[in-house]
Amino acid sequence: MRLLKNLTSLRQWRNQQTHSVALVPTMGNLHDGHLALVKRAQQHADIVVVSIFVNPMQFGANEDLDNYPRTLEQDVQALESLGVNAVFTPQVSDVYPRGLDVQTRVEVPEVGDILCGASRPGHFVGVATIVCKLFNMVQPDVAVFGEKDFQQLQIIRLMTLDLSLPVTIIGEPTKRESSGLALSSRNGYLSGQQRQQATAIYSTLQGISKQLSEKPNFNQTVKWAEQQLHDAGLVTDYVAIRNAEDLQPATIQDKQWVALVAAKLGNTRLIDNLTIVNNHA
Ligand SMILES: Nc1ncnc2c1ncn2[C@@H]1O[C@H](COP(=O)(O)OP(=O)(O)OP(=O)(O)O)[C@@H](O)[C@H]1O
Ligand SMILES: CC(C)(CO)[C@@H](O)C(=O)[O-]
Ligand code: BAL
Repeated sequence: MRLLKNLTSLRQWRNQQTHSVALVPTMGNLHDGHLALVKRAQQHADIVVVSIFVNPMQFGANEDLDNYPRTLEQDVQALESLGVNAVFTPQVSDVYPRGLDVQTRVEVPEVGDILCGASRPGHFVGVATIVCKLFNMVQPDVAVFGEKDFQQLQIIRLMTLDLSLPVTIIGEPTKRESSGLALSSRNGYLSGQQRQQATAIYSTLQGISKQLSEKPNFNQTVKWAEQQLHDAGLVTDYVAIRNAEDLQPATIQDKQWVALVAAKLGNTRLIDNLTIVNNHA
């Protein structure tokens, strides 16, 4: 496995590749969710590159950029044993040579401004910009992202379409603990008790799915879900039921809905979602 620590070495390596290339962008601290993305990438291309970069542009001023878990040595070992071909670990100065303030930005309007985009202003501009740059740096044929970050995946699909980027985007289903809790690097911030409380997120999503398949009343179900999360000791950022295709408010005509939750336990903000087929349409 090649360790590519800067853009120059990445470009040299990339120029030598003659087979299809898949990219799995990550911020490191890898868990089985990330490894599932790698395995999916291996099914779609001959060569797999994983990028590990904690992107300062997508963190708000009061967020966890400094504390974000960095476990490069273990990450590299895990990727090596999966047979990954290359790991790209650029420095901030390599990615943003002119500094963040004057960096050219990529913005996906509307879908980038709602839900997590409303709670984390500027977040999706940071995500779209770094993903666009990673595509230009790595020049992959295919890139794999997790459905756990459902809104992020939609935004990346739209950016790729709008900018005519020659990359096929693949979404991988969310990997969960046996408790239902979605795997996330930020779960490492949770105490034992908080980890138990956090299981309310998935059980609430399942409850939403059950209610909607019986009798779709979006407002009533959202209120019920907010109460469930509150009772478990979580502070809800949002609970939303949306059209799974465009993330607009759900209607009874939609083919598929997605229920999305963002909630805090102490300082830790967790997100999760569940898609629900509309059996009433
Ligand atoms: N449980 C999961 N199942 C499938 N994919 C996942 C899971 N968690 C993260 N991913 C995907 O892995 C990629 C890299 O995500 P990232 O490195 O931010 O990990 P994370 O665990 O989501 O961390 P965070 O705590 O920042 O949310 C993204 O495409 C993300 O959607
Ligand atoms: C896609 C990504 C690697 C861009 O920094 C990040 O947002 C993430 O880890 O989901
Ligand atoms: N997985 C999403 C990256 C972030 O929260 O910044």
